Amino acid sequence: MTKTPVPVTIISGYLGSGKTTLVNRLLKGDHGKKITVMVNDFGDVNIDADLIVQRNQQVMELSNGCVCCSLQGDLVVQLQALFQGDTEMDHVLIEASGVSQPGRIASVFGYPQFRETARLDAVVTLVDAANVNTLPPASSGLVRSQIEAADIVLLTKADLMAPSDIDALREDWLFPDLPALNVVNGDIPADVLLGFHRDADPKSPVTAGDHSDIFTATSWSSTKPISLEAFRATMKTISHQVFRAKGFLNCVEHPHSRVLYQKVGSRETFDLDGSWQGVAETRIVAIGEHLDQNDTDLLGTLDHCHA
Ligand SMILES: Nc1nc2c(ncn2[C@@H]2O[C@H](COP(=O)(O)OP(=O)(O)OP(=O)(O)O)[C@@H](O)[C@H]2O)c(=O)[nH]1
Repeated sequence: MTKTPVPVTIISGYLGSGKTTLVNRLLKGDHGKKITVMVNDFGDVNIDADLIVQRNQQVMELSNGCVCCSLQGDLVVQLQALFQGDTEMDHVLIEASGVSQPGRIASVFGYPQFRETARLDAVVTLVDAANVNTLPPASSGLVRSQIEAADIVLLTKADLMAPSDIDALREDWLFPDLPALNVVNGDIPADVLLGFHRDADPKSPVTAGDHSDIFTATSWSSTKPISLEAFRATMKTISHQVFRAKGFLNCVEHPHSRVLYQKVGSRETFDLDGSWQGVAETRIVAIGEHLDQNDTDLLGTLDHCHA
C-alpha cells in the first residue's frame, strides 16, 4: 500500500528564540494530530530533548553538532528510518539548533529517497524580538539567512517589547511580503503552523560552511550538589562571553526539585521544574560566538560552585 508523503515543518530560529517553547505548546494542543519531533541541540548534552513534553509523540534526538552541516548525514539516516518504519504520524517537526541554516535542512527534502515519503510543509523561523537587535555581526548574518529561508516568521517575546519597537523591527528585518506574526510563549493555533503547504519550488540555495568556526558549545555536569548563589555569581562573571546557556541544576537550596536554568542574552530565569527522574545531576550547556581556546573551558569555573 502506498503511503501519502508525511508533511514536515522545520522550526528554526536563533539561540534562545523560543523554539522549544513553541514545540511544547504545539504538542500540548488538542489538535488530535500525531506528531513526531526531531530535536537538534548544538551542544554535546541535549537539554531540549528533556524539555519536550512527551505524551503520545515520538521524540528523536540529534546532539553535538548542527543538522544543517556536521549532522546532515545523520538527519537523512534518521528520517529514512523513520519514514520506512511503522510509526503512525500525521506530521513531523524538526526543531533545528539555534545556529542552523534552515535552507540547508529544507534542501534534504529534495533528495530522491524522500520523494514518496515526505513533503516539506513549511520553514518556520522564530525571531527573538527582545534580542535580535543586539547580536554581534556573524549572528545577525545567520538570523538574516534564517529569515530568508522562511515561509513564515514568528516574532517571539512580543510581550517584552513596546508595539512601536516591534513595528520598527518588522521594518528593519522582514520582507514586506513575508507572513509574520507576533507570538508570546509559543501561543499560536496549530492549524496556522501545521498545514502551511509551501509551494514546491525550493528557495535559493544557501552558502556552505560549518558553524564550528563561529559558535562553540561547552558543557559542564556534576552529581555533587551546587550552591545556587555561587552558580549565579559565577555565571555573571562569564555572561559577556555566553549568549545562550541552559540546563538543570541540582542545588542545595532546592533538594527535592531540579531547577531549570535558562539564559538568553542578558536575561536569566531559574524555575523549579519538578522532581528528578533518576540521578540528580547538574547539566549545563553554554554557547558563545568566537570563543577562543581558553574559553572552551569557561564552565570549568563552575567547579567552585559545589556546596
Ligand atoms: N518573555 C518571553 N519569554 C519567552 C518567550 N518564548 C520563549 N521564552 C523564554 O525564552 C527562553 C528560551 O526559550 P526556548 O524555547 O528554550 O528557546 P530555543 O529557541 O528552543 O532555545 P535553543 O534551542 O537553545 O536555541 C526560555 O526561558 C523561555 O521561557 C516569549 O514569547 N516571551
